[in-house]
Amino acid sequence: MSFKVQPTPPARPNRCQLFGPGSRPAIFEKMAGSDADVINLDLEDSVGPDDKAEARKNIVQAIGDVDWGDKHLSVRINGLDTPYWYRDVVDLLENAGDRIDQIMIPKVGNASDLYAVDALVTSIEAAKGRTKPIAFEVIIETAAGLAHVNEIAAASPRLQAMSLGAADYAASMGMATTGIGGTQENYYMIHEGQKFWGDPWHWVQTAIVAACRTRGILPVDGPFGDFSDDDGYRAQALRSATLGMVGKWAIHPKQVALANEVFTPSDAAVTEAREILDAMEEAKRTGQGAAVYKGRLVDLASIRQAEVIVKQSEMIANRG
Ligand SMILES: CC(C)(COP(=O)(O)OP(=O)(O)OC[C@H]1O[C@@H](n2cnc3c(N)ncnc32)[C@H](O)[C@@H]1OP(=O)(O)O)[C@@H](O)C(=O)NCCC(=O)NCCSC(=O)C[C@H](O)C(=O)O
Ligand SMILES: [Mg+2]
Repeated sequence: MSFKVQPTPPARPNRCQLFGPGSRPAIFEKMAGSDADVINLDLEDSVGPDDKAEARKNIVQAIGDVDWGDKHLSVRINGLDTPYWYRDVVDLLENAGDRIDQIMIPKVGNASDLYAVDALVTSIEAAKGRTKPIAFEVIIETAAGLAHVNEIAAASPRLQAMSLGAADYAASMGMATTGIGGTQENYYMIHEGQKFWGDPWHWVQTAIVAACRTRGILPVDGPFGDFSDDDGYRAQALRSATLGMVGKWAIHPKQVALANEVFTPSDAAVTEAREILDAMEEAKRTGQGAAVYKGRLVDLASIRQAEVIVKQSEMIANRG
């Protein structure tokens, strides 16, 4: 226990982040019309080297031209190990209108990476008189990112969200897989001749959640590559939600509804949470610190658990 109160993350829904390549402007309106809470226009890995300049122009134009409604509008820049990232930031912040909310920084390896981008962003904001501060989201997707996840979470007051990038993470860790998230066929144990699959993403996800919760940042699960596998996506998202993540990426529009379904507390869950709060209210009235709800113990910690669900559902409802 610490005497420091755990900070609350930004009060905005982040159930689904829909990605689309900056080199494919024909889908921007469709992204804007989707049910995703966050839009990630991409300048990084879904855009080939020869298309980077054109993709920047497309995105700058679309930030002003497209009606993004109340979506959190984010642009993923290129990694700091490339010759592209500074130009991404400069072109975006010198030329795009105020509608842009966030820059997503991939392959972050330590706190200095954020310091570098923060310095550039701060300088351009001042030079151009931009009054709306740009938020950051980072992707933990390298061995260094995992090793330094806590210092990264503390590195910039701009940081609002942190995602797991399962594909680059697997590559950086030398994992023997080409799958992007989900069950890994060879990650199993055998008991009495039967296979039991483990979850190779569990450790890094838990590290991300802990770093984020300590600093008041939104922890988000990244891509699930096989967009023909709805059950696989749902299973991965349910595990992420159970661990404390607030949302997941969609790399195809059909994944948006799946993410929203999993990361929106169900009516049954909200009803149960409210009943637990009522049971504890009653317990307090009679001087008890604990109560029995449907045959199980509930206590002061149960209040905090139930409040997570009720607050999440109220925040989503208030968004309209
Ligand atoms: C994956 C795709 C290339 C598929 O595109 P497409 O072949 O056009 O799919 P469909 O024909 O099934 O499309 C059906 C309709 O939906 C529209 N569409 C397609 N994609 C999108 C989208 N992203 N947003 C909105 N609408 C979309 C099509 O135009 C069709 O519309 P209509 O004709 O009117 O019916 C494509 O989905 C795509 O490019 N996805 C995003 C890829 C991406 O951004 N990848 C980067 C993120 S993942 C990553 O980087 C890894 C991570 O960093 C890590 O390390 O883990
Ligand atoms: Mg990646």
